[in-house]
Amino acid sequence: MDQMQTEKVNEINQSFLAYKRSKLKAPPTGMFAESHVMCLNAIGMAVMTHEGISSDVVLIDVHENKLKGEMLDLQHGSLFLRNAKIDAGTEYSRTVNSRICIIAAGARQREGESRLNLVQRNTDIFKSIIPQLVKYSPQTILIVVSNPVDLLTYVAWKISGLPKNRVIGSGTNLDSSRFRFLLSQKLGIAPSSCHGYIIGEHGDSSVAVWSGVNVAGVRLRELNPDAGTETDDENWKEIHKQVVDSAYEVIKLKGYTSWAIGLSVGSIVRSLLRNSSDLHAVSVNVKGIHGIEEDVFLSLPAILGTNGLTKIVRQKLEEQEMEKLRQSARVIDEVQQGLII
Ligand SMILES: NC(=O)c1ccc[n+]([C@@H]2O[C@H](COP(=O)([O-])OP(=O)(O)OC[C@H]3O[C@@H](n4cnc5c(N)ncnc54)[C@H](O)[C@@H]3O)[C@@H](O)[C@H]2O)c1
Ligand SMILES: C[C@H](O)C(=O)O
Repeated sequence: MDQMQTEKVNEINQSFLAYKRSKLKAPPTGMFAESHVMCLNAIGMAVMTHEGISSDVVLIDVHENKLKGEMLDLQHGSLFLRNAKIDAGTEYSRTVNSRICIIAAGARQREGESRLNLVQRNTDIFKSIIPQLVKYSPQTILIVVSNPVDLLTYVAWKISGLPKNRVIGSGTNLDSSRFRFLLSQKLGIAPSSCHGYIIGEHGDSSVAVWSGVNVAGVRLRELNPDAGTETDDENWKEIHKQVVDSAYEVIKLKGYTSWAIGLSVGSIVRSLLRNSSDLHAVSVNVKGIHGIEEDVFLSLPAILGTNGLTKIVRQKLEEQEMEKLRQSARVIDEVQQGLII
């Protein structure tokens, strides 16, 4: 590698965006200094659309001009972000004492490419990023967004040495939102009133928990016992297929996804900072749950608060839902075993 290439790699490895010293209505923690971190990109900008999500933000990336442009663009809107303080730079030292580090750095899928294809490339990027983040913010909570998110959450956990409750993947919080939107379209009821979860892998082997889909406690399966199955003449299972295909479709149309994931991560950050005990389907260590034997991260409904993951909710799953989950765990574990961390 020549000098220029080495400089470029070093430059890229500095690519981060940090939310710093958040003074959002979070309860005093005593443990955390108040800040967040994330990579600068479309996802980061979408997270910032949550009004008032943080009052003190630092953006870090390798591309100084782009970084400055994004910083100015955000600063010009700070009036609408409850006067958030927005800073930007290329050095990790700016992320010092971050309460939350959101990592969305790395390669993204090209059209038709699976998330799993990105794994070693993004693992290598994580090797340079995670130690820096933990060095400056040993008490931080890491939120992993980069894909494949379940595998990279495991990688972040391994590299960081942080406890399991402080390493969370954005997981199927997004898939569940897509699911509820699509249910709402079919039922003519607002997404917030259509309840249902996508669990497991954020990606091709995700599991739709049809047994739990309900509106106001009325389960879809009470109305249609076949809902979500192969024999269902109302074809509800098509909705799960659309969830799985969502990212491929958006990437084909606009090249990447950003708004829904940004909003989804924003909702996770808000729950952590507000210590709200809200439930999110996020990627957590699932060894020992639902008969999963592998040391892998997959999404299950989890309660989030100031210290990160508080509790995983064990849903009453049907045997075939659990089997699909265990199959996901095996697929993830197989790829994980081949990783050079
Ligand atoms: N989990 C999800 O639901 C979800 C949704 C959308 C995107 N993603 C993933 O997020 C990641 C980013 O996607 P994007 O569309 O925002 O991409 P992007 O290209 O817009 O942003 C990636 C950023 O990573 C930075 N980067 C690249 N190499 C780096 C390195 N070696 N060190 C530090 N930073 C580096 C770049 O400077 C860039 O700012 C991808 O892996 C993508 O698949 C995940
Ligand atoms: C690509 C990304 O994982 C998404 O589902 O939007």
